[in-house]
Amino acid sequence: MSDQKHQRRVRYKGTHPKTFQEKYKELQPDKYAETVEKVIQKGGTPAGMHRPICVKEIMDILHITPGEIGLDATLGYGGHSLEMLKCLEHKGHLYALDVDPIELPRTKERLEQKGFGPEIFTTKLMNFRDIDQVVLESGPLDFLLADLGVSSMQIDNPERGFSFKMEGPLDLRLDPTKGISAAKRLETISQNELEGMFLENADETYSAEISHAIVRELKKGNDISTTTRLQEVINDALQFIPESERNDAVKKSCQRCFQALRIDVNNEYEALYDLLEKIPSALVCSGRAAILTFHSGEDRLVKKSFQKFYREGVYREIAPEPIRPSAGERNSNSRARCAKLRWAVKA
Ligand SMILES: C[S@@+](CC[C@H](N)C(=O)[O-])C[C@H]1O[C@@H](n2cnc3c(N)ncnc32)[C@H](O)[C@@H]1O
Repeated sequence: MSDQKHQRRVRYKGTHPKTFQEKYKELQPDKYAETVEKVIQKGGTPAGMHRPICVKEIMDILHITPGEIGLDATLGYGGHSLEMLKCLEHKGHLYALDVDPIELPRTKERLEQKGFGPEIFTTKLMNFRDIDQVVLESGPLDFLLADLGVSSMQIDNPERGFSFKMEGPLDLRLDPTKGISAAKRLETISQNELEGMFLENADETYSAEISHAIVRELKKGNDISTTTRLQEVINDALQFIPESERNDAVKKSCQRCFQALRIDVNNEYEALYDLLEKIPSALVCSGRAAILTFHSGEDRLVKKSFQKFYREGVYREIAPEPIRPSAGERNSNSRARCAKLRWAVKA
């Protein structure tokens, strides 16, 4: 008999990736194009990627011609930037902003490898509410896009804490080096204020029950510092819902409460308000702006601002109604389902 110990084979996880890190094929889109294509065909977004939404609609609105100067206020994975850069045909300049210090350098490098270096493309780690500072360098803009919210890379990375579906720290910051995490925010906020936050930022149906449950847990000395812990507390708070409806209700409440917290810790409404106020003076005459929103609170702000400046004669034309992604895009990309696109042209 051999004295060699029998070694159990390590289970191969590659074909059934379970965690973000294990999705190694999707994370290297250039090397594993076939895997990435399969995920897209099934209506998903490959890990580490973001599929740009309403690309054709946005390009039709922005109507970019070579030699123009423009701004992508929300670079993300760079899908929209790439299309804009193609329209410029290496003449003019595209500036792009993002507040995310983790993803921005990756996107910059990816676009540089595609042939868009500093002569045509400048990225800045900057909040779009400071667009006036960009214009000091770029000069007035011919076109501008803001594709609001979070990217798929941010949502899919459990360490960022954006999704209740994966265990991770309850952070939710677009820039984890600034401000306070969502977990810390929960520790500092009163029940009343939390209830208001859930209502105002996400129209949460059970804002009173959930905010009570969160504050009660914290007062008992039980921390709520991970995504799944917050999900548990929400689940416990909604035990009064009939069992047949509970799972669905908990999922929707989790989605809304995470959204509300994200908007809060990133001051998203304040940043959007500042951007909207500054767009008119950032554009040249006949300059075009397009804004893609993902929930009613954001869309309301954009609509009100565009209408106000239109009435004042600052904008020559604005979108009469929001544009929705085509049925085909909504079916093939679940993240496109609630998108609304509005545009304005400066007088
Ligand atoms: C929906 S993604 C953009 C996706 C991008 N259009 C693409 O094609 O990949 C939104 C991005 O905007 C960034 N962002 C959100 N709020 C911002 C702000 N106030 N200033 C700058 N960037 C912001 C997020 O970090 C995220 O990367």
